[in-house]
Amino acid sequence: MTFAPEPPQRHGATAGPDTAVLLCNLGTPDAPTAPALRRYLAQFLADPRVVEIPKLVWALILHGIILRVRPAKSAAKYQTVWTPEGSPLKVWTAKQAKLLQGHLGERGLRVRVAYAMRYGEPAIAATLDALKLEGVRRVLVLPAYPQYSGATTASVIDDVARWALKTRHLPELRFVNRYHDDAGYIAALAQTVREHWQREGRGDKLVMSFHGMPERTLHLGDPYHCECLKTGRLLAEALGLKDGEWLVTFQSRFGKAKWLEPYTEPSLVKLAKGGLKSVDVICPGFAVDCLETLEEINQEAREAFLHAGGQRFGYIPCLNDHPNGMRALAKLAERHLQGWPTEAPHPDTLALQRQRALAAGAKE
Ligand SMILES: C=CC1=C(C)c2cc3[nH]c(cc4nc(cc5[nH]c(cc1n2)c(C)c5CCC(=O)O)C(CCC(=O)O)=C4C)c(C)c3C=C
Ligand SMILES: [Fe+2]
Ligand SMILES: [Fe+2]
Repeated sequence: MTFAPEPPQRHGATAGPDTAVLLCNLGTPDAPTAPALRRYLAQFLADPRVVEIPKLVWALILHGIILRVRPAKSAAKYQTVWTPEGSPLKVWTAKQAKLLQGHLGERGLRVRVAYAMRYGEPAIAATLDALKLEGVRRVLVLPAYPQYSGATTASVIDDVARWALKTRHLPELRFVNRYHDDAGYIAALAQTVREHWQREGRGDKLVMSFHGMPERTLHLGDPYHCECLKTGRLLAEALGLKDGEWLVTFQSRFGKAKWLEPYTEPSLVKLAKGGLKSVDVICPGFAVDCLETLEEINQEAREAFLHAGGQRFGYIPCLNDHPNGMRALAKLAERHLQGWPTEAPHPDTLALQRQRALAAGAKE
């Protein structure tokens, strides 16, 4: 292993914070087009944390079939949710990072908040390099996944570790592994449900749809399934729901293997065929709205439920920029930052640092 020469780290040349929070989400294509989808899916689906089948077999299937067919189909779906600012996942994640910065500042924490994507841009490695150049010495990595899974949380940690392998002067690093049972997160979810009920009325059942995973990952020890069930139970408790008034389901099945059950869309169809007229659906595992919630749930699943005899489908948005959700995220980050020097320095200290930096040749 060789280390590339690194530019010297700045020491007090700027008054910028030397502790950072790096909010990491999954990533999304640059554009809702087949070529952009091919680039995105090629990187995403080549991650052995995401598809756990022998490398050679998977490479043949991925390049021989999937990357020939899926990009155009997925691009058409992305086009239905794309905004003038870009992909919802990226737009919301950028907004969350900005708001988190403000909330942490209000709590008296002097930290820099940045965001990065596991697949696509801004990449985790490039963002960590940029933070180092800004003088950051400590990084709290906050994967935007409430429930831990190998495919998501661990994959973010892999990416940070790959960057660390090539980096000479490492910052101190910490990771948030999960927040599926965090009291603030559960309370914020419950608040969005109550607000939805006030706005649009209350359905006969609350379906909580989480992203799926191959069932074998549960048997191999991945805690994801248990953490989704726990989030579901805590949310139902917070809302005072009785058994039968709520249901946890899993969406976004990929391929032919058995994934975690019950599957979301077939469950909604079964409920409608069984006489349920009105349903509310929330996706508590998604930190922000994205293709999987806006298209797969609010378009496809809605249509399937109504087609099967349902009469009202209420979609409850993800936490996105909800003030309660942002406060919960800030409190979570604050807890994980404990023990690191994050207090705002006294203005005299900043002035002194600036004088010293100027004396040492730094530019204004
Ligand atoms: C192939 C297997 C997949 C696994 C395992 C998987 C796990 C997983 N994914 C999320 C969150 C998101 N996934 C999103 C999109 C998406 N997911 C897969 C496949 C797997 N996901 C694909 C192929 C795609 C791309 C879209 C498509 O072609 O269908 C997204 C949305 C991204 C966006 O741009 O909006 C999110 C978010 C979790 C939480 C998870 C395991 C717990
Ligand atoms: Fe996914
Ligand atoms: Fe999907």
